[in-house]
Parts: sequence; structure tokens; C-alpha cells
Amino acid sequence: MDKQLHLVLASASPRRLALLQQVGVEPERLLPAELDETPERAEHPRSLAKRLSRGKAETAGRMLQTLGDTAGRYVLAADTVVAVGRRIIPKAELIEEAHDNLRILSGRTHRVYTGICLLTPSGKLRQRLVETRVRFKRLTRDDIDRYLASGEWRGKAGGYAIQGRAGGFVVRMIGSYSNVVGLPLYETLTLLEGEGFVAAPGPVE
Ligand SMILES: Cc1cn([C@H]2C[C@H](O)[C@@H](COP(=O)(O)OP(=O)(O)OP(=O)(O)O)O2)c(=O)[nH]c1=O
Repeated sequence: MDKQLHLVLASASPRRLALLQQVGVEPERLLPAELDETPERAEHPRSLAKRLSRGKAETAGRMLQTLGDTAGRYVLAADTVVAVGRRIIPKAELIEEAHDNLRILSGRTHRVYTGICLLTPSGKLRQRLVETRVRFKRLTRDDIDRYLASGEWRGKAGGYAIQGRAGGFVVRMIGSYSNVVGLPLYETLTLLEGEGFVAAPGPVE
């Protein structure tokens, strides 16, 4: 027997929604939470991903309270951070930032951390932090120029999207692929199943 939770996805990311739907989870509502994503001084990338995912869930939870819409609601949020060692490779908004990011990632192994946070109707926070290691090929000037022209880097942690052209830069990956795209599916399902979620049988559209 399937059991859907009354789930609110605190995200503006179409990729996070698509990943959830891929495994049969259909949020009842989307409630993006805008947050200042600036790291604290010397903050470790994994702490940042954890802190921001929690902040997004709590912010959306407060918004629901204001709207008087909390009864039985679960809130799910995530945050993805790319890092080389302790160095955070920021989300690229400008082409110059994307260029600098790709130069750093070229020929190196980096880590992608996604924090996920589930806020339950009784106010409990359930959190996970998932890490994937990714090694990029050495990028030529041409690789970088073409990638910048694609625009796929915009708004992406680390300045790239593995689900697009940058998939062709990946020499090796250890860990969850969905974690890199922005929502680690195994760990997310485990959290939801811990709260009683059971996916509907049969193929997902
Ligand atoms: C590394 C990588 C990141 N990303 C995306 C996932 C996230 O959307 C984004 C990281 O930024 P986030 O701040 O984690 O998420 P967001 O601001 O896009 O969405 P929201 O906070 O509303 O949930 O980068 C990819 O799509 N592919 C990749 O390969």
C-alpha cells in the first residue's frame, strides 16, 4: 500500500523537483526559501551545506506558519556545495566566476556535498550530509570557452552541471550521482521512509 506524505519542497530548483518525482515522490507544494548563502569565516563546505539546508527548511516552515498551513506538513530542503579541499567553489552567476571555477576544477578531484533537511510536523529536524567525489579531465581552453558559451554554468554550485555538457568532463565519480545534481535520492528516500512514506507501485510517468 502506498503512502504519500503531505510534503512541501522548499526549493526553486526544477532539478530537485524532477529528482523527487523520478522516485515517485510528489510534493503538494513548492515553497522556495531565499537565504543569504555566504559562508561563515573558515566554514567547512560540509558545515555550510548542512547549515543552509536546515536554514531553508526552517525558513519555509516559518512561512507555512504565517500562512496558517502547517497541519501535518513535512518540509524538505537541500543545499549543494562544491569544494576542492576546504576551498568552496562558489555558485557561478557571472561568466568570469564560471571561468575561474572551471580553471580550478580542471584536472582535479573535487567534492560535492549536499545537505538535506526534513522538518517534521512535530518540529523535529532530520538531516543528512552526502558527499560525492568527482574527477574532471584536464580542460583545454576550447573546452572552457565552449562550456561558458553554453550558459549551463549559471546558478550552479561550482559553475557546472553534471547532467548537461559537463558530464563529458567527468573521468571518475565515487558516490551518488543524484547528490551532484542536487538531491541524493537514496538518502532522501530513507529520510522520508523513516516518516512512513511508501512509494506508489508501478512505473513513474
Ligand atoms: C554541481 C551541480 C550543481 N547543480 C545545481 C543544484 C542546485 O540547484 C545548485 C546549487 O545551488 P543550491 O543553493 O543548492 O540550490 P538552488 O539555489 O539552485 O535552489 P534552492 O535553494 O531553491 O533549492 O546547483 C546542478 O544542477 N548540477 C551539478 O552538477
